[in-house]
Amino acid sequence: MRQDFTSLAEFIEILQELPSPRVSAREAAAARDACLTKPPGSLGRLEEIAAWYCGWRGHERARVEKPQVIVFAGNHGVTAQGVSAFPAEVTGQMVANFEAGGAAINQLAETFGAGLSVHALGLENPTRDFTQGPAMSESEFVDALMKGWQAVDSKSDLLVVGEMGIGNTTSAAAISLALFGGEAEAWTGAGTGVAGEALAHKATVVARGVEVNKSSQNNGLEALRCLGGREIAAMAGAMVRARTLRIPLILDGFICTAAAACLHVAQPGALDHALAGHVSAEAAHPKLLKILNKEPILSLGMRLGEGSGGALAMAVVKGALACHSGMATFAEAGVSEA
Ligand SMILES: Cc1cc2ncn([C@H]3O[C@H](COP(=O)(O)O)[C@@H](O)[C@H]3O)c2cc1C
Ligand SMILES: O=C(O)c1cccnc1
Repeated sequence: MRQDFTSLAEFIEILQELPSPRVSAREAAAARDACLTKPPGSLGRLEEIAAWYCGWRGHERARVEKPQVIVFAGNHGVTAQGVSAFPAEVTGQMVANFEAGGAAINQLAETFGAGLSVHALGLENPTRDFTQGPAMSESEFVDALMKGWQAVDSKSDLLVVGEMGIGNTTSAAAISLALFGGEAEAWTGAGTGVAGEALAHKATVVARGVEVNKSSQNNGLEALRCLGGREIAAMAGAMVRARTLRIPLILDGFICTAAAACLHVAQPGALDHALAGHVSAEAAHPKLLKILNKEPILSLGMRLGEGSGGALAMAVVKGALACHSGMATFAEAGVSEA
């Protein structure tokens, strides 16, 4: 299996050779669960999450000890079309806020003991407005994938990738339309708070982007290149790197899931190492999760991004593994079985 890539062709090769979980570790974890001091099934989905995690880590009694959150930021040429409630300079301003520790994701990463790194990807050089042509050239696209790939700490044992990029719910909607069809309106949501006529206009921009970039239709990596942004491509690069390292991944909201959807279309099963952290309030997120066959862990009406919903779900996964690996068995505790 390749451990690095320098071209799109090599990235595709990696996608075609993704590792699988260790079935023996997953089965041993399920067998251990059956001996723990609780009524069978009483930890609900935590039991399933623990066995899944143990399978990916290759250890029947794994724990989450070094979670990582990575936030990627990028600017979008499509903001020229007036698709966000906020101006494009907010992307860079929020990067400064992340660096100063003042954003929501700073608080959540700290609360749940995750390392946080922030990668601003050429903010002074926005992607091309995708209603005029592809957002990125192939070399820009490969560069962004690589930035994501390189940002993953090989020593981490749980990953959340998040994003900051004014205009990126328009990108995520266009990617979804290109990959899964239907009406642009059904994939287009409020983002930072677009409503009424502005929302209808946003949907026409989404439709035009897909019309102009015909090669993106039903093509995961072309959709990511033509309609994505640097931060969306970097999230995808990080997701694939995590898979090659057998690091379980938690998806965040609509934009993060759109990045995942590109990989899913490019290589079915590419997201087997991922759980959906939450379902966001962005209108089309539930539909995208259904297509990926991912049941969200949390549903809190959040619509922030930054990896925030994923970071909250980290606490659930950590809790699942703390119970699984820390609990006594009936025999150890001298508790009578049913
Ligand atoms: C202050 C602020 C902080 C944010 N943190 C995440 N987003 C979120 O909103 C943006 C997407 O929405 P749209 O497509 O409508 O521009 C992304 O940057 C996303 O991460 C933010 C947005 C704002 C304004
Ligand atoms: O679903 C998300 O992550 C989201 C929704 C709106 C704005 N930013 C992010």
